[in-house]
Amino acid sequence: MASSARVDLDGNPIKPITICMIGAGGFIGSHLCEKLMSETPHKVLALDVYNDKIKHLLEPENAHPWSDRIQFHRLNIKQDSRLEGLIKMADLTINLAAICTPADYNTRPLDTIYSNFIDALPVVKYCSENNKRLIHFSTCEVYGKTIGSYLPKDSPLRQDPAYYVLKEDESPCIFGSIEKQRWSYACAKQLIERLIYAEGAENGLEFTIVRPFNWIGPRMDFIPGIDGPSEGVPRVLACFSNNLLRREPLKLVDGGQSQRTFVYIKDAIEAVMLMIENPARANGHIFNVGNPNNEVTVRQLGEMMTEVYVKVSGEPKLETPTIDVSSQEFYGVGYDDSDKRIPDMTIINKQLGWNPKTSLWDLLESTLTYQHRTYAEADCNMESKQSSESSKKKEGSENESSYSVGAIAAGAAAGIGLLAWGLSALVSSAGSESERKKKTMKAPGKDDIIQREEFERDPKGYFRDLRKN
Ligand SMILES: NC(=O)c1ccc[n+]([C@@H]2O[C@H](COP(=O)([O-])OP(=O)(O)OC[C@H]3O[C@@H](n4cnc5c(N)ncnc54)[C@H](O)[C@@H]3O)[C@@H](O)[C@H]2O)c1
Ligand SMILES: O=c1ccn([C@@H]2O[C@H](COP(=O)(O)OP(=O)(O)O[C@H]3OC[C@](O)(CO)[C@H]3O)[C@@H](O)[C@H]2O)c(=O)[nH]1
Repeated sequence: MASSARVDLDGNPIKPITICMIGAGGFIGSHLCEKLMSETPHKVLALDVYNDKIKHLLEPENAHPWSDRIQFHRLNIKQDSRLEGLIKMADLTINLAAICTPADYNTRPLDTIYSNFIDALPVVKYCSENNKRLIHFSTCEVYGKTIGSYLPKDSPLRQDPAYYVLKEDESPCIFGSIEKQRWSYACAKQLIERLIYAEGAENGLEFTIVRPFNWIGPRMDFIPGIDGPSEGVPRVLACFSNNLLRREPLKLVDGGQSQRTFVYIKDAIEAVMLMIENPARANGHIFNVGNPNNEVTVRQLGEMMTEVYVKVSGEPKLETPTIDVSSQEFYGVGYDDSDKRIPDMTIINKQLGWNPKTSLWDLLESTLTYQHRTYAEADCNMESKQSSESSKKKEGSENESSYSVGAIAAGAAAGIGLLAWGLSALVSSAGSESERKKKTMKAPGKDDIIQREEFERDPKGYFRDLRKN
């Protein structure tokens, strides 16, 4: 639905542009591509190592009206001479490429630092040298821990927002010691932010830096053993979804006391669209993008996801819905955590007039409906167990329509994933309690160990290569 009458926030007509999107095949990239294709006339050069999550936008047999506006280039920005040419062909580059799952920060710190700093260097350089605008994805993790977390536990100052609200132009970046390798990611992101800022100051690079605060929604990460490696540890939304789908207790790391604010991916994508289409208001700025009204402890998140999942799946709650695990046991040595993340919204409000809309309950309902349908269906595909009753229930869901195309693609991928991994661990919504109990993970065999070694060399790549074959 590309309209020629579209105007920016200042009432000027928006000219169609070409965007070089690096990391377009990931969670945020897939939603951004979807939005750009369905609602704007812009062109996208989509760069990634993988394209599973945007396949539904690329397949010519779907004869989309946007087929000539999106082009996928399979490349690794670490080593590809095509990168500069593609940046030159575009008006704007958006860099999303990164290793950004906390389980990797302390276990693969070198890959994490290279991915988030070294690999981003040529992107910044080519944009600067060719006078191309850059929107770079950083993270809320650059703030690290709050000042308040260093106060005595009973200090009344801990309740004062000045000690915990995170402001782009004022808050310090507070990381743990070097042996707490968790901070390898935040530190690399901070340094690339400083480099981009300096390119702006010294060489006139037109840039915008985005600091996402826990954006969540459909297609985030993977379900271990289904469309990702069994030993992989995704971000919390996918970890808890996995537990719910398997009818296992949710694991609360160090008691689930850390606090997060979660924003719905669709709300957050609106903010990115405003940045893309209002360069005069976005250039030179760093933007927090989050929802300060959706704050919960991780324990509360787990409890809410459990309630929502009961509603969307029709399955009863477990007797023991959560269990506590230590961070050392869950993530290994060197893990540390951000205590609390509330974004200050002054700058994004003033520059772009953006506000998040969706409540945590609503976004979880829509996301878990997607997870349940996508992955329960994957299980049914393999075991041919889908009951007509559960099909009817799925067809009736209002939330599904907006994700129908992506869900079908993801569902198919999940089905292939199940076959590839030889696991039947997921609980079908159609299965009886006794059937559920039978469907447990098999113990790792020789093949699993070889798979694990390959996975450890390149966790995301391993599974996805397997799917390609
Ligand atoms: N999702 C969030 O809430 C969140 C929060 C903070 C920061 N971020 C940042 O936003 C960006 C996107 O995050 P996401 O959640 O979509 O992650 P994601 O892992 O789903 O997407 C990243 C994509 O980049 C690709 N990629 C990685 N290295 C590459 C390389 N060398 N060459 C080509 N492609 C490569 C991956 O294949 C993947 O598809 C990241 O920079 C991340 O640090 C996201
Ligand atoms: O099974 C689990 C998994 C995680 N936790 C705890 O949940 C908190 C949030 O974890 P997660 O979503 O994995 O990641 P973070 O919020 O810590 O970090 C991300 O924030 C932004 C980004 O930059 C990119 O998305 C990334 O670094 C945390 O406290 C875990 O310990 C759990 O209890 N159980």
